[in-house]
Amino acid sequence: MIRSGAQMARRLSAGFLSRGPLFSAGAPAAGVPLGPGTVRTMVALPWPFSSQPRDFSLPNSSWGSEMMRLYEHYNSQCEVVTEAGERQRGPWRRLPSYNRSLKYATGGVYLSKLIQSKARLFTRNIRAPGAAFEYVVFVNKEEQRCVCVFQAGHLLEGPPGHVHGGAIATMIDAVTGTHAAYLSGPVMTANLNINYRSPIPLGSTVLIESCLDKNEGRKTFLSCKVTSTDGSKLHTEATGLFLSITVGKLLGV
Ligand SMILES: CCCCCCCCCC(=O)SCCNC(=O)CCNC(=O)[C@H](O)C(C)(C)COP(=O)(O)OP(=O)(O)OC[C@H]1O[C@@H](n2cnc3c(N)ncnc32)[C@H](O)[C@@H]1OP(=O)(O)O
Repeated sequence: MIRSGAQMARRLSAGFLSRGPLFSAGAPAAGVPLGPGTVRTMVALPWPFSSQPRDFSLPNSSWGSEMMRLYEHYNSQCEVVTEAGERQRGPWRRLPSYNRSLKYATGGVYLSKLIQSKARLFTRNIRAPGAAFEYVVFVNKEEQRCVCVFQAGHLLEGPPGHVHGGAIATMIDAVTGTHAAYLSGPVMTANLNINYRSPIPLGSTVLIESCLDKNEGRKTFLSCKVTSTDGSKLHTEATGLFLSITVGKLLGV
């Protein structure tokens, strides 16, 4: 059995750094090595009791035509077919998205003893499709760039008919935070600086792009733009500073 929070923190940290469990589109790990030669199964319970996380980054019936078009555009570049007919990984990668990332990162009933069992990722906690944050994030490792296709639902209203500034900030934090974690492992937002340039119509689909500006020791600096899908209108621009942390700090161990 897992004996201490520190042990769990080390495992989580390894998961982050390998970018396996958090960012893998495959099934969550079924076993966690506990020491030489021992593996304890954490989620390999017999059906129907096994936990099947829902990947919120996959299309659902609420996605409009523009959301679908852009999803297909980037998703089609996640895999390319060579002249010889072989399938190869393309320049983009879709990041799966769960409402309890840490739980699914280790597949753990054990982790829920350390983290509140009712906790849910803020942007994924409204289950009604299309009501709030519908989004999918793609990363381009070579270009150190990240793109999010975001459809803003009716529960995100701020000014009448338009998206709330806090919801926009939330999405900027989520996208740049995900990008920083992809590049640098476990991080926390230290600073976000946001300029709102033009309002985003409620229900519309926009692009959120995050680019790496620089890495300096524990600091990852990113910049971010929210634009209309054809790029002609700038809605929001931001910069973010993310600091690498140890997972032990998050868990207080
Ligand atoms: C897979 C799912 C992905 C979901 C993505 C969601 C992403 C969401 C991310 C978040 O929302 S995180 C939640 C919001 N952030 C916080 O609550 C963070 C609160 N602040 C802290 O916990 C600490 O201040 C922090 C970890 C950010 C830094 O504390 P540390 O003790 O690790 O660092 P320290 O204060 O020693 O500073 C280290 C360096 O960073 C600099 N620094 C720290 N905070 C800064 C700041 N705010 N602005 C500029 N520089 C800053 C600091 O000056 C120093 O520079 P030097 O090394 O050059 O001297």
